[in-house]
Amino acid sequence: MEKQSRLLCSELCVQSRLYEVTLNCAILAWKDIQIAKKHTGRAIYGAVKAGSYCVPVCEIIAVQEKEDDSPCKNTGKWQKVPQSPADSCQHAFTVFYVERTRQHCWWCNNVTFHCSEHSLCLLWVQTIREQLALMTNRPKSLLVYINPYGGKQRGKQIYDHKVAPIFSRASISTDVIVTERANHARDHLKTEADLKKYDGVVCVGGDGMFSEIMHGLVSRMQQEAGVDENSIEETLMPCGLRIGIIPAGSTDCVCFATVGSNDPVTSALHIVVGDSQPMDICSVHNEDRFLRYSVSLLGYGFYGDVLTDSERKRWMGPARYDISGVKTFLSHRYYEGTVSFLPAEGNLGTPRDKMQCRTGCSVCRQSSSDKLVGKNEDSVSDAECQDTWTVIRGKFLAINAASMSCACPRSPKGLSPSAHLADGTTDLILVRKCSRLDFLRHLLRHTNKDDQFDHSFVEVYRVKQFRFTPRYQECDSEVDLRDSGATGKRFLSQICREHRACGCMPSQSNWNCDGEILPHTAIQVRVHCQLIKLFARGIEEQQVFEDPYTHCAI
Ligand SMILES: Nc1ncnc2c1ncn2[C@@H]1O[C@H](COP(=O)(O)OP(=O)(O)OP(=O)(O)O)[C@@H](O)[C@H]1O
Ligand SMILES: CCCCCCCCCCCCC/C=C/[C@@H](O)[C@H](CO)NC(C)=O
Ligand SMILES: [Ca+2]
Repeated sequence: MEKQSRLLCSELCVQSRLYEVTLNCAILAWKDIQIAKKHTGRAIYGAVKAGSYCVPVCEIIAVQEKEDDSPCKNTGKWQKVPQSPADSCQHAFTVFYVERTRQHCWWCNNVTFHCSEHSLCLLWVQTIREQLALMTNRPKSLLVYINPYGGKQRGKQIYDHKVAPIFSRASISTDVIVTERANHARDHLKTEADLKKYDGVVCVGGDGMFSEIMHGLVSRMQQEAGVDENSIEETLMPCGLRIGIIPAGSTDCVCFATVGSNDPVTSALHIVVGDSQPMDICSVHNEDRFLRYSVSLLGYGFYGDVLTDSERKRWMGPARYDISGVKTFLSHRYYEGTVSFLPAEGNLGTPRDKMQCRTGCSVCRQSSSDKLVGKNEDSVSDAECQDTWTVIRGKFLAINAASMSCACPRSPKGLSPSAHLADGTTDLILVRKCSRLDFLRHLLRHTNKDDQFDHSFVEVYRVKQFRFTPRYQECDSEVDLRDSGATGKRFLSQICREHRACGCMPSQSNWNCDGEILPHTAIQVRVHCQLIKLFARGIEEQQVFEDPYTHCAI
């Protein structure tokens, strides 16, 4: 790495020890002068060499001059005779910075540097502030929506106690709206909010609340650009404003899969440092009608039934999903229909490779460059060429489309561990009718490290578009029940006879669309590559890079 030129270098005190403190435009580093003279020491966490510490400037949250609390200042009564350099350091400033703890969690640590001269103290504060001001990706003004009823109903408390102090420390101004009803945030964003005032929108809640914010912003963008959302053929307009998610819901899968943890402080810090993670969005249509957008899971059969049942148990909080999960598993219902899809082409990998989407993912980067040259926007008319579509008919326990891994605390690797956040595809997982025991084996693999696709009754495809038609709708199109009178009745009684014979209940499931129930079962889905951006950076790998100058992990 190129050596950066120093902006400042001074001898300052930290906790009564003298350090050589240096600042360049990338790194703030401080080295214990006595230890450095004595030995090199072995590397320990947080200190790259014993007594040497550093922080990338892009991870500094704020710097503040500290009120001097030493007894000798301004009293004029007694003066301690300086015995060590630290004793004469009466002026101080504190640097607040990001520190990584366990499991992708961040927290805000701080270090206070003491100097002998007030002017030196001011110079440090001013120079660090100047460097922070150069980071134009950082938000200055945010619009915050809090769902007070999501998850364990702690959204307001989480925001007030854990997030607001961090925003305030980072001098971010906020307008906060506590929602008063479902869809309050969506409607406000869609029609009223003065979005020019803000650098981003923050959602405090779960996946359902995030979905509201995303719908409000995406629909607002399309309205302003004159794009008809009802047409599946339209190329949608990407959103400029980034969305931050402070997890306060029941599953919080969008947050977990884009940050790596469901920790409100971590999310707040990703917002403060101005991270940006592009993300795909699926549009879901029924005929020529737009239904919804989805970013995480579109699930028919098992996950549709779990959601339908769990909505009646909202009062239970997050536990409702476990109760409904067991109940749905025991009911062991399967559904018939036809799935057709347009497979993804090119270097987009497969759902069974081990190329997990991580910070700076090369697959997503490639999709971003392809998007810029208009390469990955397959026009719907190309896609209409039926030869390229794969058609599968069958009886399914579950049909899941995972546009991201869908990792969450219940399923740490997610429903599709190798799905990408921003590659313009979704992983279509078909679980065919099988025994209860086999289905249980498959479900349990969502919670452990084994390959959940390694079963004869599971197929998985990486796709750009797909459609689903439930069996009865297929029959409807063969025999129009509305105007065929006696023929229609004959057809219905035939279905009933068939199902009496096999003993199963002919039925349809619902689609679970990011935790919301869709009103239609026949749907057409198209992935729109990188339509929105989050204040996130994807899941970080363990840090492996080291700055050869400071030996600082960067
Ligand atoms: N003030 C409100 N009163 C009632 N419902 C609300 C309010 N604000 C938002 N909602 C709705 O509450 C629903 C659930 O919220 P949220 O997603 O925050 O929590 P959750 O469902 O417990 O978590 P998850 O979606 O992660 O499983 C959302 O669909 C949202 O539209
Ligand atoms: C009988 C054993 C059942 C074990 C099932 C474990 C699998 C849990 C996987 C959780 C699904 C994560 C997908 C996320 C979906 C969200 O969009 C949605 C809204 O928050 N959550 C749910 C549960 O539908
Ligand atoms: Ca994707």
